[in-house]
Amino acid sequence: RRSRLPLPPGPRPWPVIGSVFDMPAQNPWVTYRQWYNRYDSDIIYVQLPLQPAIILGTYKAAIDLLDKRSNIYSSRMSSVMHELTAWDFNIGLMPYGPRWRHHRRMFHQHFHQGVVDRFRPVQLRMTRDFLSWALKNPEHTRKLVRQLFTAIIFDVAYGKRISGMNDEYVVTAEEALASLAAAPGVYWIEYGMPLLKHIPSWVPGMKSKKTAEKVLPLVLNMKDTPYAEVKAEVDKTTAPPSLARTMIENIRSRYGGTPNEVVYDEVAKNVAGIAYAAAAETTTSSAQSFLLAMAMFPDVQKKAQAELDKVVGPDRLPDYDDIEQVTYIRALVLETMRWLPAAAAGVPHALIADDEYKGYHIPKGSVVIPDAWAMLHNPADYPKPEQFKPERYLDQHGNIDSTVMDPTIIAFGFGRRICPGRHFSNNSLAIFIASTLQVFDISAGLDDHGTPVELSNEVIGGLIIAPRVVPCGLKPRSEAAIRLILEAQTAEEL
Ligand code: HEM
Repeated sequence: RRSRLPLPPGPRPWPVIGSVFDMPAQNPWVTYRQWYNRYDSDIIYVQLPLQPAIILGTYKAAIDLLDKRSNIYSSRMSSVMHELTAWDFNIGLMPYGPRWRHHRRMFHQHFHQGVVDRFRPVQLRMTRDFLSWALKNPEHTRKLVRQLFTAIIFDVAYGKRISGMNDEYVVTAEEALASLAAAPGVYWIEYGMPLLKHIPSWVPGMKSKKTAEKVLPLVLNMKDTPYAEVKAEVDKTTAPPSLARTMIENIRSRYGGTPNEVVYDEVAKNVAGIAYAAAAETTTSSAQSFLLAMAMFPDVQKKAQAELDKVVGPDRLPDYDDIEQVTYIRALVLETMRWLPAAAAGVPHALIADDEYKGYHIPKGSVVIPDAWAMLHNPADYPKPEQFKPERYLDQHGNIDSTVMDPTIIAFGFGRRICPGRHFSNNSLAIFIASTLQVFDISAGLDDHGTPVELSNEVIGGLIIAPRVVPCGLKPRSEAAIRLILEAQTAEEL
């Protein structure tokens, strides 16, 4: 049944292919902004080959639809590529329904606000190890940040210490992840190819299918191998504490010997696997953006260090008890999440029933994209949005100002699909930022040819972005800082 209401405005589609070539593959928020202006609308309609895309340019539109009508806006587009590569084990890609709900519930059980602090000792220990790695090899800062958040999540998920970025697990997982990290433009084409599954890979033009055949064993290996190892260790009672161990023990005690044991075991395996896939790249991106902001806005850096000097003092490293007391640093964490948001292009939801909004018809099956960049750079909420200014979140007494929009309510997505790892991520980022600022002065640093690194807020990536340039000028603030770093180190550099 066709609606009598008009569709939202948007670029005029071509026959058959629609506007697929108008959908930007890189920095899509730049094109989206032109569309909001051209069509004078914060909701845009783009016709793609098999389904329309709806772009939401304001927080209000995102909340009105993705949150208040979350009963119909909480699905995901199914992609044949996800099925062919086994990536459909990923909660973040599952369509709305009982399978997603089971996974989401188990994930939530282990990462909700009330329990997530039990991961803090690992987060603190590893962050302190990072300080010693960066002290020795600041020129590798970009890689070391990635290594830190990879090591944290591997330890949390499987109780395993990785031996560096060349670790066998990490290499497999990174390769598997790389296959997911396609720019959004690639998705638009693949979503329109449900027949892909039935076409043999030797047919010319079946590049995606060939890729899928290469990726499949990597994805299976990534999620099956470490989980199977933890299971074997649980059998021998040698498993160190981890998310996987806790889930395996819970399932055995509740469902052992029943048919449910197999079902929940699969869910647990997927939950542990997805913790890695969802956590490493996102938090790394934000931590790298923080380093960039510090090098580009040295006055902010000095103010944050002055606060740490006052609250923590020179004789120790910050710990989690300090975070409540360092309000400027907490504002700085918020600004990091806003200034270069890791999921800048917005994670698309899918609509499962026809809807109406602002007098427009929103067709069932639409993919609905919250334009996080536009919302987090809206000058009405964040004046001079390109500036990195933690002060914008503080009132005249230096407390967090509750009238300023908290950027994390946008950066972590919306409604029933909101990021369930956000509390864990906030903990990781806060202690990383406080610890790094306590002991290092951060500046651009020198490149391989000895010339100063040129800083810019350009980004790379697709669904998850990261700064193109990560500064590497991490210089210890004092002899005392060096001593603190070396005393706190628990492991040699990976
Ligand atoms: C800077 C850090 C992070 C950012 C910016 C971020 C952002 C997001 C966003 C935007 C979504 C999609 C929400 C939506 O559909 O509206 C999401 C989903 C998800 N995130 Fe995060 N995330 C971060 C860190 C993490 C971490 C550390 C974990 C795990 C420990 C995690 C686990 C997940 C999972 C499992 C989903 C899928 C949820 C679902 O579809 O039901 N994320 N995240």
